[in-house]
Amino acid sequence: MNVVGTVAELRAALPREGVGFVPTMGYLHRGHLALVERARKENPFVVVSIFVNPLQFGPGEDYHRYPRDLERDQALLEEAGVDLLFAPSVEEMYPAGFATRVSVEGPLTALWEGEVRPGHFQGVATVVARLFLLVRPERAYFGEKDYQQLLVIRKMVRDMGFPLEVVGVPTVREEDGLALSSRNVYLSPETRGKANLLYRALSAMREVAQAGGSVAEALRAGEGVLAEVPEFRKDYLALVHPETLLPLSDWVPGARGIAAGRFPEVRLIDNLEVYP
Ligand SMILES: Nc1ncnc2c1ncn2[C@@H]1O[C@H](COP(=O)(O)OP(=O)(O)OP(=O)(O)O)[C@@H](O)[C@H]1O
Ligand SMILES: CC(C)(CO)[C@@H](O)C(=O)[O-]
Ligand code: BAL
Repeated sequence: MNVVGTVAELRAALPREGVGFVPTMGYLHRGHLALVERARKENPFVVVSIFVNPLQFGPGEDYHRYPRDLERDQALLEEAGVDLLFAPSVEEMYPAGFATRVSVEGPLTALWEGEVRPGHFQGVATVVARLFLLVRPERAYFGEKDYQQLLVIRKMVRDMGFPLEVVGVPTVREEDGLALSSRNVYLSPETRGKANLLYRALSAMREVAQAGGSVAEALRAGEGVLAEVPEFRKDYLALVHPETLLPLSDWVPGARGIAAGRFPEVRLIDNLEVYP
């Protein structure tokens, strides 16, 4: 595996075509490796980026303490058969004077994560647009775990005509249902025992849907699960349209449950298809 940190080195190392791309913020786990595996199956050349993007963190968020371990990540990617790792510095991605922002407007970015983390999706769209132009992939891989992010990237690609396909990959979970996330390392052993409550709430909503219950009944079931853990502070729990993310009053095919909130030491998000 070739490892590069500058734009010039990246350009020199890229083939003309056939690139599958997996953008990450590092501290890799089996979720990231599922994206890599899928990319390997579908592309002759796989590029992974590791960049903790300051633009997508708000002032009170965890940019400085975000977990980092490049050496371990490098070994995992090598083993996974990745061809090229791009791990730039902040100065390389955003040289002095960098002033451009890419912004997807409307409810897709204003709601949910966008409301809780103002400016977050502008930071994501800006870095992903820049990475797409640098890496020029034919396919780019994103996890369904960050479902709203996946939709925002799809929208940006469609609106701007980026010549690539966005591929969504199902969420990889721990045995008890907790979605894998780099931030799970912040969980204390005590909180880890309760951290699957988002998955349990989403699953309860799915059970109600499958049993023929209404949207309101499903939401009540989900809320009931969240209420079992008083130290969890909910940001949102909702049943939404799978493409617009607008709240539903009646079921539609692919209806999605989305949920996020905080334990004292970490913020968690999750989502699940609730209605087939
Ligand atoms: N459990 C998972 N299953 C599938 N894809 C995942 C999973 N976790 C993360 N991804 C995807 O990996 C890519 C890189 O994500 P990132 O590096 O932010 O990891 P993360 O584990 O989501 O970290 P964070 O703690 O920031 O949520 C994103 O497309 C993300 O959706
Ligand atoms: C897509 C991404 C790598 C952009 O920084 C990040 O938001 C992430 O890891 O999901
Ligand atoms: N995995 C999404 C990136 C973020 O939380 O900033």
